Amino acid sequence: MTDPSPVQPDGEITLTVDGHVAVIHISRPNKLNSFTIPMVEQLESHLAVIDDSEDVRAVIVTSAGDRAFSAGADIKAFSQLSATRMWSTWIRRGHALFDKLAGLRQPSIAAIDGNAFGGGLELALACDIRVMATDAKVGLSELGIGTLPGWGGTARLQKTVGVARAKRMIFTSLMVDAETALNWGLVTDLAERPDVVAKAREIAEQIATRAPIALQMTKQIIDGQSGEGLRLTLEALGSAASSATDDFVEGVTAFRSKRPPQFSGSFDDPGPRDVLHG
Ligand SMILES: CCCCCCCCCCCCC/C=C/C(=O)SCCNC(=O)CCNC(=O)[C@H](O)C(C)(C)COP(=O)(O)OP(=O)(O)OC[C@H]1O[C@@H](n2cnc3c(N)ncnc32)[C@H](O)[C@@H]1OP(=O)(O)O
Repeated sequence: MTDPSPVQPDGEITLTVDGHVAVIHISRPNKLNSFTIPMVEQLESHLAVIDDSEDVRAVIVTSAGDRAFSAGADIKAFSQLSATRMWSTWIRRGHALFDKLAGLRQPSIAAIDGNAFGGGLELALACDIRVMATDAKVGLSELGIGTLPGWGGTARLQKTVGVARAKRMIFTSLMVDAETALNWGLVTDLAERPDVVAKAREIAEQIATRAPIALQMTKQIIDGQSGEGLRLTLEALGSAASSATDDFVEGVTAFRSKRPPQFSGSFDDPGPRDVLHG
């Protein structure tokens, strides 16, 4: 957790880029970092900036305060809307927003440095990798208030932990602790709460040393369907082999020179190259 900036009543989501790592910071700590529409709008614009960036190679999502990563959508806000307004402003928009996060070229890491409820866990599920505080709990609590995980979390949870565990969590609004989350594959890493962001940063920096184009292709393949994954793999290998990206040349050259590679992320299409003897 980082110290919260002066509290904005409608909350605030900021974006900072440090080298190849972008950090999205959610701050509405007095309301457990629950999402308002202005925060949704800010996140939409931040994701557009990240998607356009050739410098950003990894994204961290973290939060302010010390009580929760996020308590999800602002219940008081959306419950005052008509059903149609609720659909357009909250469900459809929030779903598209988290699809955008999940679909970023660059891998994302959720630094779950507090409890995550409902849309808060859906946000973390839209990230590729999740680091969780050892004393936190997470759950999709929406059915407990008469709605449903409407921001993509229903499908993502099932893909992540399997059908039976997803049903157990969603149908009973089960909040799982860190050990269970790790055992179920909901998160990949645990850390003491003060160290969660540092752990996420460590992973982000490792990702940032990879060849960006190869990495982005790999992310697309993993996120595709199995058959689609195979097609994408062959396509990616084909394009990498026939017109080796500068990074592929650099990767092989660095290996042969016994030095760390310096990947540029550029895609130069010079036609076939003899990367092994050149
Ligand atoms: C099938 C048809 C459906 C139709 C309806 C469609 C609805 C459209 C939905 C659109 C979005 C869909 C996807 C996302 C959904 C969600 O995220 S729903 C919300 C899920 N979140 C929760 O269920 C958590 C709610 N909060 C709590 O249960 C408790 O606050 C807590 C987390 C257990 C903490 O309790 P406690 O320690 O006692 O602290 P509190 O006093 O309760 O909270 C401190 C202050 O924070 C405010 N707050 C907490 N959570 C929220 C929230 N989600 N929204 C708004 N405000 C929240 C809380 O009110 C306190 O504020 P003050 O009273 O002003 O101090």
